[in-house]
Amino acid sequence: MQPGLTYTGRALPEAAGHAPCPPDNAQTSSLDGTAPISQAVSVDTPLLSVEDICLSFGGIHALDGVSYDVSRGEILSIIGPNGAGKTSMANIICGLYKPTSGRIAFEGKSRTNLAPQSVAGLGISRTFQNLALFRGLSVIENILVGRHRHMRAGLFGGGLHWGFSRQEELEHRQFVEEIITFLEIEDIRSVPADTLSYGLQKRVELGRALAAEPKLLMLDEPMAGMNGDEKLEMVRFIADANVDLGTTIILIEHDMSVVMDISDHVVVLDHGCKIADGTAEEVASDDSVIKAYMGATE
Ligand SMILES: Nc1ncnc2c1ncn2[C@@H]1O[C@H](COP(=O)(O)OP(=O)(O)OP(=O)(O)O)[C@@H](O)[C@H]1O
Repeated sequence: MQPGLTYTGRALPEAAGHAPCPPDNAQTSSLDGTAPISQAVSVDTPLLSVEDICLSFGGIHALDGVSYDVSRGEILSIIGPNGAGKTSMANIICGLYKPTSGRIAFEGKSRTNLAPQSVAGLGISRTFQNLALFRGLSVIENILVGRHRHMRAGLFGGGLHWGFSRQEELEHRQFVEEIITFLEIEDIRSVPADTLSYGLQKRVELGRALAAEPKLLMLDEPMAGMNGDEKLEMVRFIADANVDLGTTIILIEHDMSVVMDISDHVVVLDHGCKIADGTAEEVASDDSVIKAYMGATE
């Protein structure tokens, strides 16, 4: 970890009216402008390609021409000071926001402007910054909700226990039990999720996202608000999900020691622009990254 990169959480000024982003010279893929996404399909096709994405809210440029690729099997961290555009990027990938311009491709096919349920159907899951569990439902039931894209009859067609066959229900419950074992939460499987500690609730959220068997898992600040031990455990489960389950992961995270530890690839945003794209070591020594973080602590 670079001492100069320690993040203090102080907000930067609004992105409105910031200078245009400099040209993106960090592109390594077919998205360097020489080939459109639709012609880029091959065995080396990235799992996700983000090309020249812009997003404006009135006069605020939340994202300004951001491009990067996510390779299969990697952990990509998206970092940047407050207001850099990280959550906006996650919201675009999962279909909650529509980009003002630019393209998204998943597995080589153009997927810009899909609705969130269609994005989930492709195999993209996410967790949110704030806890988003179903109050009153047990740990098992909350994780079972994550199976909905695999349920033939739909989860809420008639309630959690209706609408799909006994055999299908057994298969889903068995899969959920495997997730519960993987996350070491066997002892609390029947406990109402909202009565658990914050760290355990975040782990259940991870379980619900993993229950979807995602090809791409987006984790938006999964360690925010956790104590040191909870963070260590969460890092271990994220790394295991990547290695043992083969899940490609996009991690949005402020804790630079975690980012340095766990990431194969780091994209740095600042004021809606991509300012660096490379390995953790490369971005940590990048002058523009150091300047952006120094600016955030001044
Ligand atoms: N729904 C919205 N309406 C208006 N402005 C928005 C909206 N969502 C984001 N913004 C603005 O877009 C910019 C980027 O915000 P975003 O939340 O994506 O940044 P971030 O990097 O995730 O920040 P943080 O680390 O604080 O979560 C900010 O200036 C923010 O105020």
